Amino acid sequence: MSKVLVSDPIDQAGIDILSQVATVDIKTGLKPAELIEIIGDYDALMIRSGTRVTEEIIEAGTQLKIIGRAGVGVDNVDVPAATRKGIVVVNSPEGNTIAAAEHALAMMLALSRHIPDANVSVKSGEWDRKTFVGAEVYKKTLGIVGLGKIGSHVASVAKAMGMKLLAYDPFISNERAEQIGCQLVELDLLFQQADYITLHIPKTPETTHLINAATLAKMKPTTRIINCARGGIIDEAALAAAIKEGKIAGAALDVFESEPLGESELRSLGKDIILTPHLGASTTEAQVNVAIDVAEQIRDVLLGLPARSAVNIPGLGPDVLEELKPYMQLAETLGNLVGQLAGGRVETLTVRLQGELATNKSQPLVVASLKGLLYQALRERVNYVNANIEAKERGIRVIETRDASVRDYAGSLRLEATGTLGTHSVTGALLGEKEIHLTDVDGFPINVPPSKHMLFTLHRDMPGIIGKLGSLLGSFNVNIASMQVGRKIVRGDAVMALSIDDPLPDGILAEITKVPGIRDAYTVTL
Ligand SMILES: NC(=O)c1ccc[n+]([C@@H]2O[C@H](COP(=O)([O-])OP(=O)(O)OC[C@H]3O[C@@H](n4cnc5c(N)ncnc54)[C@H](O)[C@@H]3O)[C@@H](O)[C@H]2O)c1
Ligand SMILES: O=C(O)[C@H](O)COP(=O)(O)O
Repeated sequence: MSKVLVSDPIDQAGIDILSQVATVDIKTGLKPAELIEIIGDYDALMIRSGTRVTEEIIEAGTQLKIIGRAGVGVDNVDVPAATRKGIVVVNSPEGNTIAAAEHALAMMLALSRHIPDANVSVKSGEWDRKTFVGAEVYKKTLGIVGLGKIGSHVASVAKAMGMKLLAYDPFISNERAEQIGCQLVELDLLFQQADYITLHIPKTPETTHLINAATLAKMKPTTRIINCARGGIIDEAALAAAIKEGKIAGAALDVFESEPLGESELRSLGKDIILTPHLGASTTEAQVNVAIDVAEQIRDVLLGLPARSAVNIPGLGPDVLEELKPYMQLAETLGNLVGQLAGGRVETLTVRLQGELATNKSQPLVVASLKGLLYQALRERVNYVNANIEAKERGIRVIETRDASVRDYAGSLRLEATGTLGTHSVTGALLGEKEIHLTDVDGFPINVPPSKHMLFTLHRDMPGIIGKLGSLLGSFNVNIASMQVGRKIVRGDAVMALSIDDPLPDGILAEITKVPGIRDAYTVTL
C-alpha cells in the first residue's frame, strides 16, 4: 500500500479520502532535518503553507510521486525541483477563494472601526467611546491590486457596500474589469486615489516590495492597506515607518515577510494596525474544500490517474504528451515571448498550427501557448489544466487556425497577440535535435534559438545601425551573446534579435529608440 505523509493540519475529510488508498501518517511541526530523514519512505506529501518543501527535501523524497498543497500558494514548494524529479505538484486553486476574500473584507472593516482594540479595551473593564471613533467605507475608494479570483470577489462585496472600485491588474482586460464593476487604472493613480488598498496578487520578483517607501509616499494620509495575499509584497520596515509618521492611516496584515512573525515593529503600532497569523484560508468550509480537492488528486495520482489541478505536469495522456512534448515547450516559449512583446493586457491570441501540426492532435499546443502567454501573470500557478479558464476569465479571445500548406519546416507554430503595446507575431519551429528556433518575428524572417534575456528592435535597414546599438549597449555594460537581423527587402524595415547575458537595465529602452533609424525596441525575459 502507498504511504502518504501529512505534515500540516489538514481537515479529516481529506485524511478519510487518502486512507482509502494509502497508509496515512500525520506528523505536523517537523523540523526540516526531521522531514528529510523520513520523507524517503513516502509516495505522497500533503501540506499547507507551514511546510517548506525545499530542493533538499525533494531530493530526499526518493519515492515521492506527488506533493499536494491544500491551498492556493505553492511558493513554499520548489516546483522546478519537483518537476525535474518528475513529481507532480497539485493545489486547490479555488477551495479557499471565498475565505480569503472575506478575511480581507473583515480586516478592512475591523481596521476602519478599531474593532480588535475596542474589544480588548472593553474586556479589560474600560468603557472608552472616544478613542475608537472610526471611518466609514461607504463612498470611499477601494484600490484592488490583482483582480483574480479573490480580488474579484472582494470587488463584488465592496461594490455592494457602496465603495468606488479602482483596480490594477496588467493581465486583465478592460471588459472583464468593467463586468466586475472596477475601473482599471495605472498603479500610481490607484496609490494616489485609494482610501483603502487591498492586495490580491502572487508574490513574484515584480511584486516583491511593491509597497515600499516610495510607493507609500504617493498615498493619502488617510489610506489604509490590507494584505491577505503574501508576505514580502509589502516592505514591512517602510510600512511601519509610514504609519508611525502619519503618512498613511493604517494597515491590516494577514501575511508576513517571515512566518511565524518574529520580533517586529509592526506589533507596536497600536490601533492603526491589525495583525492576524495567516488566517485567510482558515474557515471550516475552506479547509474542507481544499482538503477534499487535494486528497482526491493525491488518491488519483497514486492510482495512476491524471490530476486535475497539476501545477507542473500537463493533464494529458502519456502517449500524446510524449509525441507533442518538444512542441509543447515551443508553444510555451512563443506564448511567453509574444505576450511580452504585445504588452501585458492581451486581448486576442491567434494560434496558427502550420505544416504537420495542422491536425486535431495538436490542439494541446493551443493550451500550451496560453500557458506561456499567462506565465508572466500567474507564474507556476498557470498549468495545462487551468490555462483555458484563466484566459477566459481575463477576457482573452483565442483564435485557432490551421494551415497545412506551410512547408518551410515540417511543422511550425505562429502566434499573434494584440495587447497594450500593439499587435505582434512570432513563429517558431524545431530544428536539428528538436531545438527550438524563432523563425519569424513580426513577419521578418530570422533564425535564432530563444535565450533567457532578449532584445528586439524594429529599425530601418541602413549602414551603421548595428554598430551604434552595440556601442550603446556596451556603454551600459550589456554583453551581447548573439545578434541577428531579419529583413524582407534591402534598406527597408528590419528586425534585430539580440540575446543578451543579463536583463536590460532600466531606462535603456528609451535610449535605444533615440538611435536614428530605430523605431521600436522590446526586451523580454523567458
Ligand atoms: N491569506 C491567505 O490565507 C490566502 C488564501 C488564499 C490565497 N492567498 C493568496 O492570495 C493571492 C491571490 O490569490 P487568487 O486565488 O486570487 O489568485 P489569482 O491567480 O486568481 O489572481 C491573482 C491576480 O494577480 C494578477 N497579477 C499578477 N501579477 C501582477 C502584478 N504584478 N500586478 C498586478 N496584478 C498582478 C493576475 O493577473 C491575477 O489576476 C495569492 O498570493 C494567494 O497565494 C492568500
Ligand atoms: O495560499 C493559500 O492557500 C493560503 O495562503 C492559505 O495558506 P494555509 O493553507 O497555510 O492556510
